[in-house]
Amino acid sequence: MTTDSIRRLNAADSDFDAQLEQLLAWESVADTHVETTVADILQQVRSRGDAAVIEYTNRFDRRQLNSAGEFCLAQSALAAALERIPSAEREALEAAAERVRAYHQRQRQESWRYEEADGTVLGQQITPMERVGIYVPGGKASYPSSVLMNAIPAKVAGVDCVTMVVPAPDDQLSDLVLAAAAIAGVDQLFTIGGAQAVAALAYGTESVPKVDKIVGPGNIFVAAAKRAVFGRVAIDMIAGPSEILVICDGGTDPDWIAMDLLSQAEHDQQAQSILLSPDVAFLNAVEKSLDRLLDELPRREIAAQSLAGRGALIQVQSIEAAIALANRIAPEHLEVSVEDPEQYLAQIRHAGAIFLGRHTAEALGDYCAGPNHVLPTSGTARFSSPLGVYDFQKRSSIIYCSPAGADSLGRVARTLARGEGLEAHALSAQYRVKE
Ligand SMILES: NC(=O)c1ccc[n+]([C@@H]2O[C@H](COP(=O)([O-])OP(=O)(O)OC[C@H]3O[C@@H](n4cnc5c(N)ncnc54)[C@H](O)[C@@H]3O)[C@@H](O)[C@H]2O)c1
Ligand SMILES: N[C@H](CO)Cc1c[nH]c[nH+]1
Ligand SMILES: [Zn+2]
Repeated sequence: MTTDSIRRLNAADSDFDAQLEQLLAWESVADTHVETTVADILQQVRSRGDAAVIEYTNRFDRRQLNSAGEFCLAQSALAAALERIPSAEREALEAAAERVRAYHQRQRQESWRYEEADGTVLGQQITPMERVGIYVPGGKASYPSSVLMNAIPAKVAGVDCVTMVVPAPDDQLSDLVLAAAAIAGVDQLFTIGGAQAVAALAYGTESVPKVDKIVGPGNIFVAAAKRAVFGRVAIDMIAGPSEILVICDGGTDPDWIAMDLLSQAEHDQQAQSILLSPDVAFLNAVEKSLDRLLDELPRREIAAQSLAGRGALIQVQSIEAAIALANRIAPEHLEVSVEDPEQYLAQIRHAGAIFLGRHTAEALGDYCAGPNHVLPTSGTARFSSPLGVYDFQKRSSIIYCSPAGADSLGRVARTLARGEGLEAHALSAQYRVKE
């Protein structure tokens, strides 16, 4: 990579809005080729079940499966992987799991009710979902951390059965992924991925039970499949490629910021890394650091393509202007690497996760700080939130009318029902009124 391969922009330029629009565009799930491929896969799995899952898995993940039994893993395989991994890795997974669990336990919503003077009781009952499918990506990299981030909130919510799918390209599946599944308490694990795995979870097959909700990140085929099955099952969100937006006042080590940008760039060619700073000398220094540090990375080709295609170093007037721009972009991850970051927190409206201070590397949140790393991307942080326990809990309204309560409510209801021309409603209410 060379110094001119990351875009340099200035927010004061007259054509900045057009440049920004171009920067934020990406090959989305609405791509027609992806949509038709996925529609075909969904239809085949729906009608032919396991046979179609096997066919697509062999084709896309380069496997030689002959029967569904070969993609169903026994619990003993998870436990064995947990025993096999080095103790340092087991301890790290357990430490991360503990922190993720502790954070998510605070998100549990409780049922509530209140009683009125006439004895009428109103409330909301919280119940966990029964069956949830978690998608753990595995095409270009392996993500034990995503196992924890998806499965632990489901378990904290009290989901009865957590079914995990993860692709095993070329028959390879990391022991860490299996060990993480054991630690998180995954109930069933199938080594399948892509749209065929989403279809299996949504429709059910001979081997894969149908679930109520599918959560978890994945590539465009996974995202398009989730979007297509939404309605038949619930989904968490349509997550796109990973993103980071850093705001820096110029006072942080440029190598730290460069590596924070690279940390998301190494996920995917389509990942997005953006730096906003009012300090031009600092932007220059980060550009130099990027060049030098990139060469140290095993995944430098992916990171270089991501930075060249979707990265940007943007000069802004001030930190306040940077925050206004960040709110327009609504990034998945926002790092506020400035002096006294707390003072800006109230101005931040749209970001999946906000990392405050020079020491708070986004990578710490990816693994073990505690909050979830499954976050809204591509501007959807304007209207959606991190994956959490609330994604696995449902609410039912509770209504109990005492005789006195039914009498007073019945008078209101019969009048409104007659206004709507619904006489059966009016009479149903009327029968409870003591005239
Ligand atoms: N937001 C998060 O929390 C988070 C966490 C980890 C990873 N990610 C993102 O998830 C994504 C993971 O993508 P990935 O590709 O590594 O793994 P993946 O598991 O999402 O996709 C792999 C699957 O894609 C399917 N596929 C590949 N090429 C295909 C084709 N031509 N036609 C049909 N299907 C095809 C295959 O079935 C394969 O099993 C990356 O963008 C990464 O940045 C996000
Ligand atoms: N940054 C990713 C979410 O965008 C999560 C992750 C997993 N492993 C490393 N990073
Ligand atoms: Zn990451």
